[in-house]
Formats: sequence, C-alpha cells, structure tokens
Amino acid sequence: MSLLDTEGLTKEFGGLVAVDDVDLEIHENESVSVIGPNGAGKSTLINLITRMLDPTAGDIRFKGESITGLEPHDVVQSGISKSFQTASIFPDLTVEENARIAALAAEHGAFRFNFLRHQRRYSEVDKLTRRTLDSVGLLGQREAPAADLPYGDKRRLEIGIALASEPDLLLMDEPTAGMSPEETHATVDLIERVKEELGLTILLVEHDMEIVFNVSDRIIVLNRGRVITQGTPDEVQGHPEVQEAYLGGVEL
Ligand SMILES: Nc1ncnc2c1ncn2[C@@H]1O[C@H](COP(=O)(O)OP(=O)(O)OP(=O)(O)O)[C@@H](O)[C@H]1O
Repeated sequence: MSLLDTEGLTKEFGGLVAVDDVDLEIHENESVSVIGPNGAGKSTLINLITRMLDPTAGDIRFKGESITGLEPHDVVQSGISKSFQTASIFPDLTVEENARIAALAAEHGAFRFNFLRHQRRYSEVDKLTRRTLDSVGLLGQREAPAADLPYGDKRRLEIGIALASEPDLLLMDEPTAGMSPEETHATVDLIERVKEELGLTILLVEHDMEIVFNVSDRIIVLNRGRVITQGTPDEVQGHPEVQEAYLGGVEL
C-alpha cells in the first residue's frame, strides 16, 4: 500500500489551474522529488498535501485514509511534517528552546485527551528535544541563540523542528536554497542519514539537479500543473518532454 496518494488532485486560482488532475503514489521509505519549471505547481502541490490550501477537486490519502478534510495541525499529528524555511525558527531563543517548542507542540497533540498525564509527558518532551537536536547534529550548539547559527545550521534546525513530531513523511521545499556548496553537501548527507535512521519517507521539491539525482529513488516531473512523466533518475533524465519543458531543450 502506498503511504501517500492523491487522486485527481486539482487547485485552481481564479482561472489558473496550478495543479491539474494529479494522481501520485508515494511508497514507504521512498525518496521522491518533484521537479518542474517555475510556476509548474510544485509548491502548490506541497501546500495541498499539508492542507494549507484547499483543493478545488480530488482527494489526498495518507496511510489509506482521506486527509482532505483535515486541518493542518491534524495532518501533522497524522504523521506528515514539512520543513519550513527560516520562518519556523525563533531567532531570540536558543537552539534547544526552539527544539523544545517543537517537541512540546508534537507532544501536545499526543496528550490532548489525557491531561492527567502531563507530568510524565514533560520528561518525554526532554527526551524528544534531545533526540531532535541529536538527529540533526546540533546538540553541541544547543545553548547558542538560534540567530547566531550559520545559515546551514539554521536550516538543519528547521529540519530538526520538522522531525520533532516524529513524522512518517517529511516534505521539503528547496531545503538547500541559498546554501554554500559545503552546506549543501552537509544537508544532503543529513537528509540521507535521517531518512535511514528514522525510516522516513521524503517528498522533496528541489531545483538543484545534482541533489535531485543524488537523493531521489523516483522523480515526478510537473509542467503547468500536470505530471508529464515520472520514473527513476535515469528514466527521467533521458525523457524528451522533460528536457523540453524543464530545461528548454538543454541536455542534462
Ligand atoms: N495563492 C495564489 N494565488 C494565485 N495564484 C497562485 C497562488 N499560489 C500560486 N499561484 C500560481 O500558481 C502557479 C503555480 O505556482 P507554484 O508556486 O505552485 O509553482 P512552483 O512550481 O512551486 O514554482 P517555483 O519553482 O517558481 O517556486 C503559478 O502560476 C503561480 O503564480
């Protein structure tokens, strides 16, 4: 069974069809990248899955159940998390405080219906905070104000914050945008490591083809809201429509 699938997923903005009748299937433990030219509908697709946007038509299923009617925080509780760009970090708080807030938010959902067990949960928040920082290699910097972290480490913290809810599916929208080559390498290594260690499934939107071809088991190509092809990196690389649509005919 697929972990996530969409059927006829469509989003219109006025007369513009940003996501057009998209059927996707993402399997457990896969790394899938969505690529396509500017305006192809990649971010809109991710925002539909996190329920930040309402679809015009179609259905989204996670672990076999429709999530199309859920609120965004219920989607997180169901096991889907998105690594937001710097917006999710509180710059005046320390790295540890940032991770703790994410851990608290994650635990809050779990103890919503069980207030008597708050006390026990606090030690779980401690554990989760520590594990979150450890998983992204930031335990050593836990006392630093988040604002003082180098850019690449800020992005690691965001990935950590997304991991605090212990998701099954991690969505990432251009995780290496604005990074130096060294930071990009470190982030790609981090993505691969957390995927292995935490048994994650990853759905990635990315422009950097080196990253896409390195980390993806499968690539989905969008153009004008429609899936024009999908397959392994090798299959997609040679596809004439991809070269035409995505690269304007330039060889990859
Ligand atoms: N909130 C919105 N209101 C109106 N139009 C929108 C909105 N969000 C996106 N669009 C339009 O929908 C289309 C798809 O946009 P989207 O941001 O999903 O593309 P993208 O593939 O992520 O592009 P990029 O690679 O440039 O980030 C574009 O034409 C965009 O202008």
